[in-house]
Amino acid sequence: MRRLDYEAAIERIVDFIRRKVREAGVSGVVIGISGGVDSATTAFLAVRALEREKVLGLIMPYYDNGDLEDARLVCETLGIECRVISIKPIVDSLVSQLGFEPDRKTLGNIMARARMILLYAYANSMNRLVLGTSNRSEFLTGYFTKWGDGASDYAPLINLYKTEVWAIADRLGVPKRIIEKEPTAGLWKGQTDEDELGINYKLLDEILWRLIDLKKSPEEIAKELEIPIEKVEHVEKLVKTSEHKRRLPVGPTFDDLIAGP
Ligand SMILES: Nc1ncnc2c1ncn2[C@@H]1O[C@H](COP(=O)(O)OP(=O)(O)OC[C@H]2O[C@@H]([n+]3cccc(C(=O)O)c3)[C@H](O)[C@@H]2O)[C@@H](O)[C@H]1O
Ligand SMILES: Nc1ncnc2c1ncn2[C@@H]1O[C@H](COP(=O)(O)OP(=O)(O)OP(=O)(O)O)[C@@H](O)[C@H]1O
Ligand SMILES: [Mg+2]
Repeated sequence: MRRLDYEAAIERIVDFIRRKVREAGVSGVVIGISGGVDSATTAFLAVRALEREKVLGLIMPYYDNGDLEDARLVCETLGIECRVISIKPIVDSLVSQLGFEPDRKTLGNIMARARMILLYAYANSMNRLVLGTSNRSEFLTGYFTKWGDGASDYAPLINLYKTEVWAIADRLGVPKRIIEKEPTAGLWKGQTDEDELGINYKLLDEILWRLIDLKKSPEEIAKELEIPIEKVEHVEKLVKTSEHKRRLPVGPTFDDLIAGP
């Protein structure tokens, strides 16, 4: 894996958050706190960059499980203000009006988008920015809900692979319990990132780094990592099919149809 200077990376992200808040002329940031490592790390970085009064955590459970406790632990460790808003009545009410029974992925995406609506309601009314929590592994594989958890004003971790987020979390003092938790989107019971992605993060990151950053061929990567080429092709497919999630919507252009003023 690439060798990153973690301390320097932390400083760069902290400077970035501080500068973006200053440039936007806002009074702080809002972050969705799930109890997972990505949102915890983002919150720890935000507190380093700003005064803790300028960081608001929104805990937005759908299910009643242990994640709520972990999310509270993040807020308490940092001493930031946290609000708990259940998205269950919001999501259930929305679903009751759909006119069909959504499958679990569709339902999960509704949850992610409901959280986005709440984060922006707070950002609007408090004159704050929404900090996203996406990392490079999720971003490149499209492992996020388009316009849901993928939507934010700035995403401090977007250029760090998941394995690098873990390393940084440890240096920042994120509670061990949260770092050691199995990554999950928490959209349905028993869901885990690695099951759904079909590969573990350590290998995924090794492949992505070679494929995207070093622009190596799948054959070269399979040989170097001593893995079946199908594994690399699987990752390559995830990247290709999610291209639409990494850009704003596009439409046809008309430059060649313009005869003159
Ligand atoms: N080629 C294309 N060009 C332009 N747009 C295209 C398209 N193909 C699909 N689309 C659009 O994209 C939609 C599908 O994208 P989307 O709605 O995002 O849905 P989708 O990618 O199917 O599902 C989201 C995935 O992200 C995972 N997730 C979600 C939230 C959080 C986390 C986490 O890590 O915490 C993970 C979730 O478990 C699931 O596997 C389609 O319904 C269509 O509207
Ligand atoms: N219950 C929740 N309350 C508030 N925000 C949430 C909740 N669930 C998800 N989110 C938001 O969606 C983001 C995406 O979830 P994701 O699972 O990728 O990150 P994570 O939970 O922080 O870390 P991990 O991937 O290790 O579980 C979270 O970081 C958080 O900002
Ligand atoms: Mg999670």
